[in-house]
Amino acid sequence: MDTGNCSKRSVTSLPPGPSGLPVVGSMFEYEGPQTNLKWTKQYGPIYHVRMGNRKMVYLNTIELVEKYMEGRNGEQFLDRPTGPAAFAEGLLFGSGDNWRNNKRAFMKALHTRTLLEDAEAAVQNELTLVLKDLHTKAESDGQFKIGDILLPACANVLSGFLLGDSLPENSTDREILHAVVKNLEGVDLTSPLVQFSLKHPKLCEHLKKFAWHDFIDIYGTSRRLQRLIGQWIYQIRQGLSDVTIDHLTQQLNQTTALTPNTKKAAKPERTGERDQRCPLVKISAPEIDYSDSSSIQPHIESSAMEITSEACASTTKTNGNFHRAGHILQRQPEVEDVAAGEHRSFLSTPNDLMKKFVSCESLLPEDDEETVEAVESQVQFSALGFLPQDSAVPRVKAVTLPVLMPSEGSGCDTTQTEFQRHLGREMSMNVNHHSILRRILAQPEFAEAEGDEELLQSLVDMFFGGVTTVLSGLEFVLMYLSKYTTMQMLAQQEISRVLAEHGVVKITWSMREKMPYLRACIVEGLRLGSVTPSSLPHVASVDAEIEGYSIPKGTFVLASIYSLHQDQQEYDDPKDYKPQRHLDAQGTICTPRSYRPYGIGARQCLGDRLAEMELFIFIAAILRDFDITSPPGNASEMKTHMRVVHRLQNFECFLRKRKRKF
Ligand code: HEM
Repeated sequence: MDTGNCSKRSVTSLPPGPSGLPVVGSMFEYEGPQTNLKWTKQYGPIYHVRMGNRKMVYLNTIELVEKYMEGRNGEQFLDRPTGPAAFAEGLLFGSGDNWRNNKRAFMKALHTRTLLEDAEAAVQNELTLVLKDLHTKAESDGQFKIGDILLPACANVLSGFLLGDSLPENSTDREILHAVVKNLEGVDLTSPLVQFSLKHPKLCEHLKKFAWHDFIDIYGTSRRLQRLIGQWIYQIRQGLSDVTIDHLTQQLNQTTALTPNTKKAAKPERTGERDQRCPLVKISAPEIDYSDSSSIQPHIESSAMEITSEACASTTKTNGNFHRAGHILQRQPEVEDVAAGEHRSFLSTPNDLMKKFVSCESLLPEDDEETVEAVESQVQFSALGFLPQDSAVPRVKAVTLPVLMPSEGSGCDTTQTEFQRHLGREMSMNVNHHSILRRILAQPEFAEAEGDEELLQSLVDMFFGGVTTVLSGLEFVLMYLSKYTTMQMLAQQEISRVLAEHGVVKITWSMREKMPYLRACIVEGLRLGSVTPSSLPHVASVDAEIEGYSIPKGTFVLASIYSLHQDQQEYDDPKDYKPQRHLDAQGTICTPRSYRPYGIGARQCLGDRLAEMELFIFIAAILRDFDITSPPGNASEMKTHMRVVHRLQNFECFLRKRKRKF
């Protein structure tokens, strides 16, 4: 390995590098990731820079990075400096045992069979809203900043992923979260003034009066996020004690004898007479295998169709009202728009069906109280059978449960077990029983309230690390595709072909293997964009040595991801956008070992899989629905800046609705 002029020497001083100015060092010389390339040319693949009083050593080849930041050598460089506005060590900026405990607990919580499903549910939920907004923008025919729509969506995906369900639209929690990420987006961590304000928060409190508030809001942002997450934790901990799975099972066994028109009844009488139950329950198919989603699917579809007419026929009093409600349900735009084959994808999970009901509710005529009341009582009735009356769970969420509930006398003894096996997760998800956050809370590291500071900081870190990164990745990929329209067209053709093969319109994570070209476009966008141009700082926890240079304890050691991604030995014309370079002769995706957007070794990104899924599903769905263009100019002329992450400075685009050819 050629590591420049520095190998095989006796341990000497720090590696060479720019000498910088007194006090500030090279702070004002750094102009973004291309400065790393400039310094590499000048000083070799290992160089040393002083930023203020911090000594930073950059490793600029994959060989050096693998040798010193992974495996045994890497253990000397696992610590981090104190984080900006941190109130505990947490995940991003934790060191030593605290970080180890936090990371182990989070990894265990994320190591679940349903991780991908949970993540996908969160992404798909947000995608629906994103597309709605983008369609509106496309109709207005103007140029707009797509990041304004994608930023809150990225935050919502993360909250949905943690909570097991989206924060309701227009809810206060959602508003707070959006305000927090908007603030975060504006923070410029590279600014010396921000660095100063982080070091001297009290002093800056006074300087605030002189319009310094922009620089120091990161503390307030962090505190607001902390409070919001603290509430979620509180709610879940409360819920754990009074809503247990056993309790739900009991409720399941004692179904109520209410008629759909019993909304005003204070407490349901439990008679165990299943025949009198809500007609929705009767829509059943005991023969179906609940563990096999493909056999459930047609059942869900037919249930969805029958559901309203069955419900309508239930009582004479409310017959007309339900009938009208049924029409409204069936007239939902999604259902009407799609052809028969595509319908399947729309209702592919019980969760989809649930959403259908939720959106049905929002379509109910506000001025027709009787209809609204009839539908609500139906929905409420369905919920009452399964959830404790005082449950904080919104009633509409339980509405899917009866739909798949086999009826009495079906001859299927295992019905209930099967029901729970398949829908247990769905049901649990609604009360957050299996949400990732609930799993995190169940880890012994966080079981006691004393662990709450580390827990809270780690959760705050997920948002600090997992929102603007994904947003920036999305923007880079969309920017390149808007400039290279032939590549955009190739990706769109691939998407159309795969959807046509599946006979569906919905993009799912399971389709990724069949869309290697699109994935190559994403990989190439992340390579060139280098959202995090260097790893976060790894700190030497002992006096160490790298290729003959001494690295005193406390020195920051960073992998220059940007340099790895621009390595001329790995990539010909490294500055060019060439997705095909990541495809082998068989057209399969293959990335070189220097492709490391998510960092290195034990400190590697915790959210890489969620990020990959978000990028794939969001971009595929956007390209499915729209042609995207941006104002004239080369991709290389697009201005970027370093804030919390490396980001396009002002990416605006036009969308034109595509005609579906599948
Ligand atoms: C395109 C999107 C993303 C990119 C490019 C990215 C990149 C990175 C990088 C380079 C690191 C530092 C690795 C190192 O120091 O060696 C990191 C750490 C981290 N990321 Fe991400 N990330 C992304 C998305 C996410 C998401 C979605 C989450 C949350 C779900 C997340 C959570 C974290 C956390 C908690 C750490 C700290 C890990 C540790 O220090 O042990 N990231 N990420």
